[in-house]
Amino acid sequence: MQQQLTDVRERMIVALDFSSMDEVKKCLERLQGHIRYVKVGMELAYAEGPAIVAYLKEQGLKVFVDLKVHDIPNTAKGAMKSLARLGADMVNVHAAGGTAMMAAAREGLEQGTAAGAARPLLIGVTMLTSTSKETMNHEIAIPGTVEDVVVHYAKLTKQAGLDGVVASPLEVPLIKKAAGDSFVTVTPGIRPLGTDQGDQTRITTPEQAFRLGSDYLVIGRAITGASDPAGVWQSIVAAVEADRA
Ligand SMILES: O=C(O)c1cc(=O)[nH]c(=O)n1[C@@H]1O[C@H](COP(=O)(O)O)[C@@H](O)[C@H]1O
Repeated sequence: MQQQLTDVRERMIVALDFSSMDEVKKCLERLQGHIRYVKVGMELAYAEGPAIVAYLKEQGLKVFVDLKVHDIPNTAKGAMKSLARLGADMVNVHAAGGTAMMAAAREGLEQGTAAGAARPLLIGVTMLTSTSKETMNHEIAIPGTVEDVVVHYAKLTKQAGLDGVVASPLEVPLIKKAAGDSFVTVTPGIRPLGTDQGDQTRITTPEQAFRLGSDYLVIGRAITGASDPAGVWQSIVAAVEADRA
């Protein structure tokens, strides 16, 4: 997907992996005027509850509520109905829950979305970006290559009527080939050059991720853990811009 630079900022989602509103406020102060889209994961959602989403929306930010729902279809449907009421822009489920669960999740999301409001994007998580081929084959007991499994999950996700998947940028070209260019790819595992890989295994730089066709990048610690988060943000935008020039 060909993107304008203005889009780049809208397509970089900062993961607010904090455990309190205070930490979130401090982080947002330092990134004010730069970021447009944030992610609320389990750590923050479990600590602060639904009010955190309302707060972030009041700040004019788009919000990805990342709770990775994975349950029986009826429960997933109910969870999505409740999530839709929070006013999130994007939510997700585990594709490994299967097509019945994913279709039920979509139904719940549609039922919970207020009349006239846009339904949040519903995204299926494929194979976590922290998972290596070795772990997938020998611990989780799924044979084959990570790429094949991710593409399989992407096809299931599309079949169930979802909008896209979470995967590593490394798999984006194969996902787009299998599911089409408009099928949304949300990609964590982003590591600007020189940053610590930590627990992620399938990583790329932000420039590589956009070059591979990622629609949204999810970036956490490289920005939020930096001594100058706004500086890192600006250097990422500049690197992407230079890469496209
Ligand atoms: O669904 C996600 O957002 C997600 C899926 C995945 O496969 N890998 C992954 O890292 N994430 C999330 O993306 C963020 C990545 O954070 P950093 O590794 O700090 O950049 C974290 O909030 C993860 O929960």
